[in-house]
Amino acid sequence: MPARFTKMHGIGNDFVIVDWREDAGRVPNAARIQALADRHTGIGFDQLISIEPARDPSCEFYYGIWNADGSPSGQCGNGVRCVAAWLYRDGAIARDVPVRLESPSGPVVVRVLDEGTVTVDMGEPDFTPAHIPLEHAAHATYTLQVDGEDVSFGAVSMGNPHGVVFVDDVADPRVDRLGPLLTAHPIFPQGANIGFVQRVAVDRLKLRVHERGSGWTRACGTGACAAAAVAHALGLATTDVAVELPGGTLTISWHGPGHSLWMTGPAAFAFEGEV
Ligand SMILES: N[C@@H](CCC[C@H](N)C(=O)O)C(=O)O
Repeated sequence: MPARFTKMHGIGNDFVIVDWREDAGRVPNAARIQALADRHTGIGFDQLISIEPARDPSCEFYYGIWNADGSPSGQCGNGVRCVAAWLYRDGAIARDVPVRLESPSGPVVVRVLDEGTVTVDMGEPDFTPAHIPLEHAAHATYTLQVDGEDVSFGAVSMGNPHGVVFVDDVADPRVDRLGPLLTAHPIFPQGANIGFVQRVAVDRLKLRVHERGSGWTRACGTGACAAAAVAHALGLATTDVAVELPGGTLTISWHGPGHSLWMTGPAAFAFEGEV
């Protein structure tokens, strides 16, 4: 049976979006996802995202997230903006109206600002080690021996696990080496998305993210949220921060503990297809 899909991206973090509103609860086969994600012999994407009826009656729709290696995730910041833009184009949601969507890790609230810009209440960053999960007692930062060197990082859950490492230069080859090692480090029992942050100014961060299940991506929305949250918690960033990723810039706003974190950025359509 052919299946229709929409190819979208959020500042270069690319997705295949499938409409399963009539076909909820499907669990896609990991080998099939890997084949479709292949950039030479498949469609090519960082994540597969489904749009389904909400399980939580307080939400309008549910979205499922799978990485290019077929593993599921609890959250996707760039992906949820694309889901909102897709639903808006479909006529299912209106512009400038807050809409609750259900992710695998719980509800978020999206608001379509215009055709290509979406703002999202991503909820409160969660620094509790057991919730990330991270196998360590709670600290502001953690230090690990990785490949013969001490690496310090902050850790937070944005509905998915993140480690955040501050570096002098995101282009340093050390970053390329450490990304995959930290993603798979046993201190993160479910793996983690690892962001490398260069502090350009108190309100501007440069970021590269090695994503769990997808490798280096042009952008990671939850990674930008995690970087801004850790920087803010350590007193290194202001409430409103521009996070520059290889594919573009996201705006993150967080007033600290007890508050939701907001992410604003683009969502773009690439093409429609059928497999
Ligand atoms: N690209 C995403 C994050 C996707 C999921 C992640 N790789 C994980 O396994 O948690 C984003 O924009 O947040």
